[in-house]
Amino acid sequence: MDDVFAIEGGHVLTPEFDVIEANVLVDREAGEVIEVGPDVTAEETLDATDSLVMPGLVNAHTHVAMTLLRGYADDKPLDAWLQEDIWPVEAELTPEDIRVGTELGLVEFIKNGITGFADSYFEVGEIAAATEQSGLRANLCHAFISVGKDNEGARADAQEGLDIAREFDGAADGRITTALMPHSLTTVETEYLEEFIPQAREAGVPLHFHANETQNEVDPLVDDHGVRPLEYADDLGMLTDQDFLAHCVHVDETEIELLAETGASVIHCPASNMKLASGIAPIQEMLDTGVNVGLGTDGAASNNDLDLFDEIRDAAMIGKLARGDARDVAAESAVRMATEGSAEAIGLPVGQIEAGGTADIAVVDFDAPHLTPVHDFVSHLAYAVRGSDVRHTVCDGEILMADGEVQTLDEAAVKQRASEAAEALVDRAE
Ligand SMILES: CSC[C@H]1O[C@@H](n2cnc3c(O)ncnc32)[C@H](O)[C@@H]1O
Ligand SMILES: [Zn+2]
Repeated sequence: MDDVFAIEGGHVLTPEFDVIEANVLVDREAGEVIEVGPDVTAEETLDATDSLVMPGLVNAHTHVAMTLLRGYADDKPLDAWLQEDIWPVEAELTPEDIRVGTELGLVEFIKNGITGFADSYFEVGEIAAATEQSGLRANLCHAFISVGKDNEGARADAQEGLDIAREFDGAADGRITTALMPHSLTTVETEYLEEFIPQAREAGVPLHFHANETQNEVDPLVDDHGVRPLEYADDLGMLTDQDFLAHCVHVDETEIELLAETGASVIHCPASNMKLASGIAPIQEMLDTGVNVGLGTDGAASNNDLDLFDEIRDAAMIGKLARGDARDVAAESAVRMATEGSAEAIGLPVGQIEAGGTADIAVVDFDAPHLTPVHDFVSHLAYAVRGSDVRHTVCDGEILMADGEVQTLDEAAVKQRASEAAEALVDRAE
């Protein structure tokens, strides 16, 4: 196998968001783009005729193994959905279920041009092993909860989160990094945050947590602590430029300013927020105030797919509805959120195609009726492209999908095993 290959014959989305006719020369070993230019070539090529070569998308908040619960419980608000359906069935999950559910989600990511993701779930060893095999890049963590547990159980769960963050950081040749995840500001009590956040800081581990997702979560916290949730989080040292907060739907002006001041990122999950009727996040206000915003699908049980192009479109659409202003969350902003915004949020060194940059790339085929004519490539990326338009996916210089064929996982076998595991799981839970 050659050390280099060229993605040839297409257009390239530059860091400035210009679209140029160029080839991209990739160094497999270094996992880097060597050169972007009209004449660069190599013996081995990936054809990009009629296609746009763009940075791989980064899904900055997901629970990838929840593919097994896709379509299991719909049409309920967050609390009822979790308590009546999701948590009871998750109690029956085995490590093997999590492995196969993760593999299914990773196949879906690769097919949709996603090259990096941030995951929070359980059995992180299984998720890390599947991630290593897939060739993708990820930030992983074990989510811990204290409510409903005795002190010993709560501390053990949080300790597991910290141990896992230490164990898997740098795994898969550095493609895996880690975070500490207190599930949310209401499902982990103050004493455990006070004990474990400083330990994460000492270990240099960033925080990833659900925040201000529903009004039902915000109200009791304000009642109990007398401050807004993100002020409470800041008092506990939970907002730094390493940290990323999923959802942030119900945030006020003070909280948006706090996010901008501390440099903590927000991961916007518009499909999940709509499906669970959680609310509309004030994304344009965040962008205007200088908050870094990334995009996430959340789990497949609240989406119900893992196509980040849907999130780009949803973010742009609902962003306009939020203030009744069609200029808000414009196409370029939404695409930047799914690439460099997400990458910055979760600490991945990706998000732009340039010489010397990481070779995390999606090649999108524009030769389709729903993408004709092409007045503006970026407009199509935001409003018309679907994940199924992705033709090739490259991560860290490795070709993970060529002409729609996933190279690192066996798609047919993964689908079969996942269907069987999901059926057995639901039988056990009922
Ligand atoms: C953080 S993984 C652990 C836990 O979180 C649950 N979960 C899935 N989606 C959401 C969401 O939108 N808000 C809060 N919690 C969520 C998941 O089912 C796991 O139990
Ligand atoms: Zn979530």
